[in-house]
Amino acid sequence: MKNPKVQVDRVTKIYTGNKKNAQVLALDTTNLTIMPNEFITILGPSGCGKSTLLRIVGGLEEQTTGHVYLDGEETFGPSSNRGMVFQAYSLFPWLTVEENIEFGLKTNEMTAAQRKELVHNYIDLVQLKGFEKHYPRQLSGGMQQRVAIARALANDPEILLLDEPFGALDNQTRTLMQELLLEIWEKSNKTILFITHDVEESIFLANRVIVMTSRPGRIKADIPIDLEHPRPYSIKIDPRFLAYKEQLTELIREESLKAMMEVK
Ligand SMILES: Nc1ncnc2c1ncn2[C@@H]1O[C@H](COP(=O)(O)OP(=O)(O)OP(=O)(O)O)[C@@H](O)[C@H]1O
Repeated sequence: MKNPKVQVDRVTKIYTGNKKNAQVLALDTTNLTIMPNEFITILGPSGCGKSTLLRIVGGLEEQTTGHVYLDGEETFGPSSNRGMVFQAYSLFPWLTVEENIEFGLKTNEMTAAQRKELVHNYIDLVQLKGFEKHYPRQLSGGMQQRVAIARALANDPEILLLDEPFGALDNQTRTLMQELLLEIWEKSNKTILFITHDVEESIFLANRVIVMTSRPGRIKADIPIDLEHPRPYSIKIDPRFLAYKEQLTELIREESLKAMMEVK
């Protein structure tokens, strides 16, 4: 039996607002165990605390109570063993594609030649050969996110944390990016935690979909996705895929309705 890669243990988060005594319970008691090489997607309505949970696992946000363990060790703050990719393109605009990917490697004990080889392997992996010397402004949104994924992977993190990384892309590009990420995961066997509010995306990518309740976020359902790999895009019309879609759409609809009633 393998040991968990990540354990989220009774984590809660309360934000303190600007107004005196204003507090927001963003995340209610949450437990989550992620095994090595899992691809987990977190699905939930807007504002349910998905990003909060991911940022706590990434060490960018401090939980109010509870603990996060990586390979059995409690984590405090960010570190290169957790790679992150966000929805907003977060590349350094003054660096080229290869410089962006190389950036985090500078402190590693590697020769310049080893760094160059590594960077070029990741450029190949995300299919950006020929764009090494381009600056972010010369790239489409999808290409920029591929650089961000390569940059996160180049540090060889223990877990890759992605916060709606394809949310700003058009549908066609988004579909292609999903296929590319799945292909990378199938090859690299990384552990991935991926946030989305798109039901189809959550099923296509995951081996487990975690559904969150509307605020305060809690885990409402944990659904294993029993679909084979390699997983072709045509699986999206497979009856088994459609059955998952129906089940998850229903679960998420209940939560979105609750969230809407609360806003009224
Ligand atoms: N820094 C903060 N200060 C105060 N409240 C916050 C802060 N960050 C988030 N919140 C609140 O906590 C709740 C959860 O936010 P979070 O961004 O985690 O949700 P989400 O599920 O990722 O939403 P979305 O899908 O819209 O990005 C929201 O009500 C949000 O307004």
